[in-house]
Amino acid sequence: MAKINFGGVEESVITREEFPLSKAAEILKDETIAVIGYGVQGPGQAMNLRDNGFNVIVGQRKNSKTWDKAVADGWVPGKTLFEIEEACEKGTIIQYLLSDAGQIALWPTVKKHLTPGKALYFSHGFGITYKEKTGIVPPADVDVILVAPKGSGTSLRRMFVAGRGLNSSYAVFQDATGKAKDRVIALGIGVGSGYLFETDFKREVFSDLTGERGTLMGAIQGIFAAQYQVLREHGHTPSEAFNETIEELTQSLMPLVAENGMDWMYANCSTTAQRGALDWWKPFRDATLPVFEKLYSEVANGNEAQRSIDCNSKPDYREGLEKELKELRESEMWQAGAVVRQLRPENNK
Ligand SMILES: NC(=O)c1ccc[n+]([C@@H]2O[C@H](COP(=O)([O-])OP(=O)(O)OC[C@H]3O[C@@H](n4cnc5c(N)ncnc54)[C@H](O)[C@@H]3O)[C@@H](O)[C@H]2O)c1
Ligand SMILES: CC(C)(O)[C@@H](O)C(=O)O
Ligand SMILES: [Mg+2]
Ligand SMILES: [Mg+2]
Repeated sequence: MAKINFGGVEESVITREEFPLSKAAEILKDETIAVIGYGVQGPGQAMNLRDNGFNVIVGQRKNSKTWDKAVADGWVPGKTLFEIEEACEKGTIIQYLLSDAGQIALWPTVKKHLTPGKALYFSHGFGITYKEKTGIVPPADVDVILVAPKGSGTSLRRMFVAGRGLNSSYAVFQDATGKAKDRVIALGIGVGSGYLFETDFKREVFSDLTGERGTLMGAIQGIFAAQYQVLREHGHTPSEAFNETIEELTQSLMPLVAENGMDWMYANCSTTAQRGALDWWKPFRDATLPVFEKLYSEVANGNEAQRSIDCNSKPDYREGLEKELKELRESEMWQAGAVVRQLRPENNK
């Protein structure tokens, strides 16, 4: 395990150099990895494991769109694709990749097949950390482990195919066999992680829920909407407002941040822009800090988990989500965005 200094704090990290795929293959050579659920993470992790040469099967509800998607992705009914219960029975490692609410509903089925020595794998600390709400309490004689890719399952797959790797965190909650750590790291490498950093189930779920509600998804849409509104109210056109709020960020500036950090992106803008950005980032930080504090406390006290369970356990939760996504899609800002995307020369041949 490499010790790496992150801005003055030393952390343990597993790299592909010290833990190559051949080592992962040796550790998992006698295992059957059952990936349960074929939504977003399921396909990414299952296909990466398969392409890396592991023995993988998929468990998914028959007569569902995602069953058909699994077939289209090359999983063969009766050979590598099964009903959820049958896959749980066959798997020695059960990768529990149903939605977090779906995991509650299917828990009695999965638990039945957690015989001694098996491993139960999550990609989120949710089910275990909020066990009073989820009822997910694994038997003592199985390993309970986590690999949480830090990004969408879609990116996990795309980056793997492109020869890159998304970073993941990993954790061991319960080591019943003495092999849990080897198993979890081997699986983390197997699903295509670029490198793995250590966490525990609680820290994973608290940081993940905060991140996706905050800068990764919730806060960013909020700040986009606020700036777009101000520009529009002051007479700017939709194309100008969209370009100045989002298109320039995703197409020009964020790739520079990803490549070499914020100061480097700033350094590649005008001194006028640098002066303004250096003056204004602190007021934005100060304005949003109380919202982030409130968000973290709602995550830590379990309210966010409860809300997610309540909403996503409804039989018509998909329809409700689709309605809210449609509202976003049909807002003037994102309608302008659709037109701007079409005008990118690469989309407009
Ligand atoms: N989406 C991501 O990219 C991502 C990233 C990191 C971690 N995670 C975690 O990975 C896990 C899986 O997330 P996801 O986004 O891939 O899930 P998802 O919402 O796409 O759902 C996965 C599957 O669960 C099935 N499902 C839902 N409820 C069910 C029920 N009651 N019975 C049977 N099947 C049911 C769906 O049909 C789908 O095939 C979660 O713990 C999530 O927090 C997801
Ligand atoms: C992709 C994310 C946002 O990182 C993940 O946490 C999720 O829940 O989908
Ligand atoms: Mg998440
Ligand atoms: Mg996440």
